[in-house]
Parts: sequence; C-alpha cells; structure tokens
Amino acid sequence: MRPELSEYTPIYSGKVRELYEVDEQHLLLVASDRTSAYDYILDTPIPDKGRVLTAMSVFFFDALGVPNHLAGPVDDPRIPESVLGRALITRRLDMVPVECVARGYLTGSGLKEYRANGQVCGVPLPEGLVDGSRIDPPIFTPATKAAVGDHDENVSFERVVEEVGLELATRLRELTLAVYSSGADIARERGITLADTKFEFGRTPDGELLLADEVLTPDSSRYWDGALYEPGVALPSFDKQIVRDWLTKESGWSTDAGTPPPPLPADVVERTRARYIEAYERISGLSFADWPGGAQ
Ligand SMILES: N#Cc1c(N)ncnc1-c1cnn(Cc2cccc(F)c2)c1
Repeated sequence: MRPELSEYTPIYSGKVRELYEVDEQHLLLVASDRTSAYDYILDTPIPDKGRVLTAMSVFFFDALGVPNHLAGPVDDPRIPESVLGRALITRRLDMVPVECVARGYLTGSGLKEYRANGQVCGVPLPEGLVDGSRIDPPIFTPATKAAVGDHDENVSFERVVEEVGLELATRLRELTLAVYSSGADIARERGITLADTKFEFGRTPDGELLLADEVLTPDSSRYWDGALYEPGVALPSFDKQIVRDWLTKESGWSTDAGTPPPPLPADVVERTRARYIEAYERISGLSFADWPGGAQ
C-alpha cells in the first residue's frame, strides 16, 4: 500500500515542480504537468509532461554514470500513487548555491551578454558570433539562484570561487562541462542538439558531491531539432515552440499585452505532449508507454 502525498511535508513549491520531505534523509521530487511560456505559468497543463521529464532524468542519471542523488527506482514503494511516474525519491543533500550552466551554443542570456561585452560570465568569446553560433569548446556560465519568479543572474567563475572556494568551484566547472558534453553526445547521435543546460549539485554529510535536481530535461535545457540547425537562425525550441507560436501568432495574445496568456487549444496541447514524448523516445531509445503511472 503506497502512502498518500498528504503524509509528506511540502518544503518547496516551484513553477512546475514540488519538493516534499519523506524522512530526515530523503526527499520526494515531484514534476507537475504545468508548463511555462514567456515567464508565465500557463493555465493549461500538458498531460504526461511531468512523467516524460522524470523519465528523461532517470534515463540520463543511468546513462551518464555520475554519482547522483537518486535513492530509489521510479516505482519505489514510498512514492504515492497520485504522482507515480512523475516523482523520485532522492537523498537529502546540502545544495550548492550555484546554478551550474554549460553552453555549447550561443543564445538567450548568453547571447545578450556577448552582444554587450564580447564575453559570457567573464569568458571572452571570438568576435562575429551570432544567435545559435557553436561555442567550441563549451563554456561554464554559472548563475546565482534567483527567488521564485526572478531570473537567475549570470556570474563569473571568480564569483563562484568567492561563494564556495576554489576547489569546489573548479570541481563544479569540470563536472558541469563533462556531463553536458556526455549528454550532448547522446542527443546528437539521435539528431537532437543540446544547446545548453543547467545542473544543480549537492553534498552528502560526508562531503561527497552528487548531481542533483533534474538532469538534461527540456525544462532545464535548450533542445533543438538537429536537422534544422544553422547558425544565425533563431532556433525553435524542440518542445516549447508549438506553444510559443500559437500564443504569439494565432491566439491574439502578445508578450507585451501585460495579461496572462489564454488557455491552450486541445490540438496545441496534444502536439506539445507528442513533442515531449518524441524527445524522450528518440534520446532514450525507449518507449514511453512502458513508463509507470499511465492514465489513472
Ligand atoms: N534535487 C534536490 C535536492 C536534494 N537532493 N536535497 C536537498 N535539496 C534539494 C533541492 C532543493 N531545491 N531544489 C530545487 C527543486 C527541485 C525539485 C522540485 C522543487 F520544487 C525544487 C532541490
């Protein structure tokens, strides 16, 4: 008999995820079907999004072989039925207060910084780069964790050293770049470009550094269709572009409307759900139909 979610103490609620205390040493990390666009949480959920992103994290935790915070399988008996397939039991860690971002392509906030001063997080880049340019080798572009609703602030490696010390900062950079490259190689072999990603790390009581949070999901990363890639062309997000295009080109809403986006039509929801499942099945080579927690 599985416990009810109400038996666990909620300790954090994010835009699209929640964190619960299971016991002194363990947490329950829950991914919802909520999605965001243009910094709004949309009213319309994407069915199975939480399960697909959980499946992607588990695939990469297994594939990457990096010590991580998982403390049980996706069907662990401590996971309530109501969140089965979109929740994971993790070890409770002392989280490192740094968003560890790796970029293999220039876009988003990195592009904005580059255009202003030719560098990203203090890392100088060659002249003449444009939106979507390859950054080779990939760079470590850390950020400080923002309060809920705010954007993270890109910071330099030196600022991370001030925050956590040289040894840990160096280790975070090494691990972030190594894990990004491994993930990017896996995705590239399946025709998908992993442009950038954000990792979080935490430490065990005896000081071991573990990969935590979600890993290499479309919510923590930018995924592009490898077949469409060309530098200088604004690259559509593999998973979010359907929603973005409907909102800005068909719904009558605009990003400067100052009002929340309207509800999504059923076909936009279904096509977006299908894109998440396509990304998972192409990258993992597994069938999402085999993932626990189907329609209840
Ligand atoms: N992962 C992890 C983790 C851990 N293993 N130990 C201690 N704390 C965290 C932790 C704290 N904040 N977050 C972000 C986060 C993730 C998921 C859902 C949310 F609501 C919020 C993660």
